[in-house]
Amino acid sequence: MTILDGRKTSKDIKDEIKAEVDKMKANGEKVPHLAAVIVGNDGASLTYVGSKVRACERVGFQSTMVRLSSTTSEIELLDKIEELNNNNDIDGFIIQLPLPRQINTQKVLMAVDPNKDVDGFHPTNFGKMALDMSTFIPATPFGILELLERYNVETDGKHTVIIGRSHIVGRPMSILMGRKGFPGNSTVTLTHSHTKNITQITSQADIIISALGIPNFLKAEMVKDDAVIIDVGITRVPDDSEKGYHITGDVDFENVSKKASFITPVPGGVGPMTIAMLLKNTLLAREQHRKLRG
Ligand SMILES: Nc1nc(=O)c2c([nH]1)NC[C@@H]1CN(c3ccc(C(=O)N[C@@H](CCC(=O)O)C(=O)O)cc3)C=[N+]21
Repeated sequence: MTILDGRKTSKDIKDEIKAEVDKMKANGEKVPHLAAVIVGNDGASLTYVGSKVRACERVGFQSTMVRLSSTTSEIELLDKIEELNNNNDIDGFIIQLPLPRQINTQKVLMAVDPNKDVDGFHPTNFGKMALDMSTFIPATPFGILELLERYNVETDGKHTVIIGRSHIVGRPMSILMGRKGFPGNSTVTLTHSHTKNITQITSQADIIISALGIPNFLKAEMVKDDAVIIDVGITRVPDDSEKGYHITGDVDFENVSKKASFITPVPGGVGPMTIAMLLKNTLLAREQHRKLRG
């Protein structure tokens, strides 16, 4: 059994990005600038955005965090997005999800300039991805592909079962694993809350990608020997530690890892990869922006 070490791999990627930024600096070029908009005070969201800002600093990017109150109206957020779209100093930005109830998420994501949409959530970029055109691939799916690639995990002709059809993980992952090339060429089954007899399906999977958010959902009995297990779940479980919680994935790691050929841990698996790939997309956005507008 091999652990797919997201912490180490994300560090390697960040080192590679830093080397690119150092070259830009040596040439007197502008460095990539990422902005993150966060609406409200959700603890997990603030933690993630904080990690993104710190990661920017580590690789030498410029970063801006835009904090808006939980009572922000849709119009106010759309105005802020317009400002970021028009700000020539910003190469890419993200709107941290989830948004408060008064705001229509789809409307907001449609307002982001596709050229600055480093999350890859705009319909134009999602469509390009589905049509195999070059674009920003959403960071979590991109991070999973990168892990499979760097560990040389065989995906060709394999049966990949995805649990969860969210717009940011399950749905894009189902498209990406079925694409031509490596990692890809998989036969994909997308399962969700209306799926019947899920154990029968997961038991046949060569690769399982679980993005559900239910701790310990995937048990050893649901997995065949030598399966590849990708755990995208991150649930905060309260405890009496100093932080007051620890995070748990969807997979019963202790038992499933005994059967798996490759497995991602939580924490230290897909999560850190998400951040590294956001930086990669921002580097790409900077390069495109430079060609377009200098
Ligand atoms: N517009 C937008 N883009 C996102 O990419 C986005 C989002 N909204 N909303 C929420 C999800 C979640 N997400 C994570 C990023 C890093 C970790 C991460 O670094 N996790 C660490 C542990 C972090 C902890 O201790 O809580 C780990 O798994 O080892 C987790 C989750 C990005 N998301």
